[in-house]
This record gives sequence, C-alpha cells and structure tokens, in this order.
Amino acid sequence: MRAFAIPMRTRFRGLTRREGALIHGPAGWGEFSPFAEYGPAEAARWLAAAREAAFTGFPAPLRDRIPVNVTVPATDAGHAWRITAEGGCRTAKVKVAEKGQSEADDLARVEAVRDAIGPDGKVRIDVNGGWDVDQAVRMIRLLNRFDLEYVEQPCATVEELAAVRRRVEVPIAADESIRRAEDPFRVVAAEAADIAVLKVQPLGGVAPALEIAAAIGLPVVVSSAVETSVGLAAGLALAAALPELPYACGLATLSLLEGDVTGDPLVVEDGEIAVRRPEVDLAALARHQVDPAAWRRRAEEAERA
Ligand SMILES: O=C(O)CCC(=O)c1ccccc1C(=O)O
Ligand SMILES: [Mg+2]
Repeated sequence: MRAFAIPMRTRFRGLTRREGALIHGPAGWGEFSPFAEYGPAEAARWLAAAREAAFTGFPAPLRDRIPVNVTVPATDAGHAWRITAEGGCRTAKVKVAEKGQSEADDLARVEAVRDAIGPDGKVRIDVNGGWDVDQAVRMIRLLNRFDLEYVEQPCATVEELAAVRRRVEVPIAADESIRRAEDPFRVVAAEAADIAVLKVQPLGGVAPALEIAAAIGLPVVVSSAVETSVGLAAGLALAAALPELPYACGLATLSLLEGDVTGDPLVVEDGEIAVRRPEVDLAALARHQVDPAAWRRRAEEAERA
C-alpha cells in the first residue's frame, strides 16, 4: 500500500489537502480515500471499491468518452468566472450555501459562472444539504434567473428534498441522500429526486453502483469524491458502463488538486474525459507520497467493521 497527500488548489469541503491510499493488484491500481470524518463502517465500502479496482476489474464499457462538468468551489465570483472559463466544459457545477457565506455570495457566483459559460452552457448547483425547505424554494427561484439545469441536494433529508421538489420546476438531484443513506431507495419511494448522483467509492465499487443505478431507475450523474486519476478511472468506468448517460458527469476534479499520481492524468479534452485507467507513476507519486501506516490501520479497522 502507498499513501498520498496532495494539496488542493482551492479549498473544497473545508479540505486543503486530499489524502488517501493506493493499492495494487492483478487488475490494476485502486484508490482508498475515505474522508477523515468517516468511520470504519462507511470506510469499508470505500475499501471494497479499491479492492474491486485492484483485484476484480470493471464491467465492460459502452462508451469511450464521458462528458463532464467543471466543478466550481465556493469561491469569490471573479475566481469562479476564471475556473469556469478555464475548465473547457459545456456544463458547470457550482457549490453554494457554504458556511460563513451569504446568499448574495451565491447569487454573484452563479451569475459569474453563467456569464463565463455562455447562454448555451449548462449551470447546475450543489447545495450539499445546506438549506431548509423554505430557503431552498426561495433560493432556487432566485438562482433560476441564471437558468439552472438541476439542483443537487438542496436540503439534508429525503422528506425535505421531496417537499422542495413539489414546489419548484427545476429538477432535483440526490447525492448525500443516496451516498450516506442506510437505504438509497427511500429517495425513489418518497419521490424525492429526478436524478441520482452516484460516486463509486462510497457505494462500494463500480459493479455495486451499477446495480444501485438499475434498481433506482433514475437518470444517473457519476461524480468523483475528489480523487487522483486512479479513483477517477473507476468513476469513468461506471459512467462508461451505464446503459444511458443523459447528463455530464462530475469527474473533472483533478484540476482541484495540485498534483496527481500518474504521468498521464485524466484531464478534460473538449469537455470530455477519455475512458481509460492511467498507470501510477512512482516518480509522480513520490512528490506526494506519505507514510502509509495510518492508512493500513484505517483499512484494517474498515475490514473489521
Ligand atoms: O460533482 C462534482 O463536480 C465534483 C464532486 C463533488 O462535488 C464532491 C466531491 C467530494 C465530496 C462531495 C462532493 C459532492 O458532490 O457533494
Ligand atoms: Mg454533491
């Protein structure tokens, strides 16, 4: 097992460094990078995803390029404009409702992103559960001046998502309500979402995520957990194996990191990323490599959970 700590170019989810581990097996490299606050039971699914990549491999791809969105962190409007313009994507996903920021900050950021991407681009927002129902309804109506493609996780609970969905025209996507839920199918039963955001590591691998996608029966957006090219390759494999892929995916997150673990990173070309699995390059990894002892312990704890 190898471990990495890569500085973030812009603070994201309060993170300034992305840390994780890489394992190697007969099928290739796998990434194990649960966030620090996740306990052993949750980390066990992330470990299963890394093992699938290293020992089993991925289901057969149905497409070889995946359209992606540029991810715009909760930064000031000028910076958000530049990130969008430089992202080279036809879709932007904007983080809003960041703690310590105002509604005016969100309006200014989304306005800047719409300006940068142009009238033919798509703009979606991700609230990470930061609003209550009334605030969500009000903010979605306000922000829809900038023509929103959809709103990801406007509120924390499934019941709140369903309530917001009944009151606004803009489609609702569920992320945390699937990713961290005991029962991802409650979203469907409660008619709480139009779209499912699926991430490979929290769902335990590409094959389990494909099964969840089939069972949920909603259109899927595959998104990263801000991973190295090794973790992103698993997201691309999921996006490539889905029977239908009507939306751009959130896999263009390598640009949030200062570095990578391969010499041949999964970068965006013409708004898309090619479906492939880059090799870990030990020289590239060396620049970010840290002692794997803590990650070995974390994997052992996950294993016992
Ligand atoms: O979807 C994207 O564009 C990037 C991924 C992303 O936003 C994300 C990354 C890490 C953890 C949570 C999330 C999220 O979608 O909420
Ligand atoms: Mg999200």
